[in-house]
Amino acid sequence: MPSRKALVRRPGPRLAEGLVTHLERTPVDPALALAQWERYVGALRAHGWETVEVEPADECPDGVFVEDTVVMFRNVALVCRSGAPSRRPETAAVAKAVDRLGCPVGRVREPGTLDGGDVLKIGDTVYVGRGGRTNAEGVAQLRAAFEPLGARVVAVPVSRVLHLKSAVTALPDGTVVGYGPLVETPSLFGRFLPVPEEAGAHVVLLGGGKLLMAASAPRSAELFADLGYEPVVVDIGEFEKLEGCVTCLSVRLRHLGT
Ligand SMILES: NC(=O)NCCC[C@H](N)C(=O)O
Repeated sequence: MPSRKALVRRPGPRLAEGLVTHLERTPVDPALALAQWERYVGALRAHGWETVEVEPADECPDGVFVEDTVVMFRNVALVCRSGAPSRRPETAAVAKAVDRLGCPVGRVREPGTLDGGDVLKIGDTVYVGRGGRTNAEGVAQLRAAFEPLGARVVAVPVSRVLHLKSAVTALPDGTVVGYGPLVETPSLFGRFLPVPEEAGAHVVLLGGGKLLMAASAPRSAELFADLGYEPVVVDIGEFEKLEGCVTCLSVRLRHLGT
């Protein structure tokens, strides 16, 4: 029976100072961000996910984007080393959390850099974005960590967006979804479905055909509903101002105890 736990991390007091790379900075409302985060966590719980809060990293503005700190393959954790130095102190408590959950833990080592947002898993295929946050050495270390476990690692050039998963994610049937103008190499993916909005490229699979999505992508939600899926919509507008999306606010752990 797959486990249904998800790591999350509460937004810290310096959230508004979070990094922005491909967007112009606009002011973030911390109280609204906290309320949005609570509703996001509530949506995970309402759909059967037990959320595990990682200890806060209050000195790190981007700590809430917990997805970037660790990559799971089956029950094995690879703790990341971000291409953004300000994000590196986020990982210590995450490593502790996955260790406490019984996962074998590896680490990306210098000079490698890897952000979890650059890693998209579809079955045993692990796509990894080589871009601003993940370098060639990080890709090589990801291969070394997961290929012996049966992963097929496919590297994807990323330059138009922050992370691979800012451009593409996948539906439960493995179809890759992305906003055309931001996807450099759709031919690398087996099946590619273009969506009408940038945020429509971001889905978190909640199980049973349910897709957690941002409220900023209503036409993509309609498209997915028309394909027989059930969008579960949350407003994450304050996190979108910092280039965050629904995927980056949690790490789902589906293979604990295996
Ligand atoms: N996986 C993600 O989509 N992470 C978003 C990270 C946003 C944060 N402001 C950053 O630039 O690192």
